[in-house]
Amino acid sequence: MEFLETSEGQLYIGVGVGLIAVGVAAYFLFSSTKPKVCLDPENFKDFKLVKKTQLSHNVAKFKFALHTPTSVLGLPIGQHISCRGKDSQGEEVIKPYTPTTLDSDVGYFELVIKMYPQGRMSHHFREMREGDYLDVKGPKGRFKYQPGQVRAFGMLAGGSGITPMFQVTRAILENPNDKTKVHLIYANVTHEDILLKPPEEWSGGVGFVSKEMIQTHCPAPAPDIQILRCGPPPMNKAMAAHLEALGYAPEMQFQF
Ligand SMILES: Cc1cc2nc3c(=O)[nH]c(=O)nc-3n(C[C@H](O)[C@H](O)[C@H](O)COP(=O)(O)OP(=O)(O)OC[C@H]3O[C@@H](n4cnc5c(N)ncnc54)[C@H](O)[C@@H]3O)c2cc1C
Repeated sequence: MEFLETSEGQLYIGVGVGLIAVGVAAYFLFSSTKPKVCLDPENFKDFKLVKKTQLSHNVAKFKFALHTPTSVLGLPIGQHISCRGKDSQGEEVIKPYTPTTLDSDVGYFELVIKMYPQGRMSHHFREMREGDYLDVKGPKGRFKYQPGQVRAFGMLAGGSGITPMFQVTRAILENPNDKTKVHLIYANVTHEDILLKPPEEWSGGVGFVSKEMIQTHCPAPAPDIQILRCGPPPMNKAMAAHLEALGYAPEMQFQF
């Protein structure tokens, strides 16, 4: 008590109260400017479908609103989410999907989904209407990305396997300090199957992705490159065999 009554003691208290006030103000300022992350790795969260755009007979873009207009999804680059729905028999189904948006897209995220006639989760997406909610959990995945971690990426994508490549490429191109080179080989059954394609005529190659195509279009084996692959299982298997035969060490490869 004696301490409080001295002028020195009052000064200390004044400084202490001032520091607490600055701390509280900084906390509120920081917490109000830091975007709220929506994903939870342990629990499914539901997100409202605000727009469904049909891109072709079996592909649609789904735009989901985040919990507030200033929230971000909170998905590291190249990782994916688990989506939960019901198949045509009413059974629960959970499948992985990679948003084509990044955390620089505030307030929403988008999925580009190819819907297969007999696909279980495809059924759920086909039936979804604007205003419906989708259960989502994440982030999931082993891929880690830091700008400049490699000199160049070679990307081997098939069908809907383009979505993680699209996300990584977008992150690189939108960062002016990121000089990573990207080489993409994207395989589809028909021209109509190409997801996220620019609206122009096809002038690319035809046939299965061969060793020669990889040699021509991808960076040669080196410790500072990485070849990413994502496609249907038979394509992934064929690409793994090609890469091994061309001398790409396991640490130069990643499969989403
Ligand atoms: C990391 C990751 C990210 C993914 N991101 C996306 C995405 O952004 N958009 C998207 O549309 N899909 C994506 N997929 C694929 C997705 O998870 C499902 O496999 C796909 O939607 C089919 O699920 P389904 O339950 O409808 O079909 P299923 O009931 O599993 O299968 C139905 C039929 O389709 C065939 N089939 C299943 N998957 C494929 C395929 N990939 N290619 C060719 N044939 C197939 C099966 O052989 C079967 O005949 C991703 C997969 C992974 C592993």
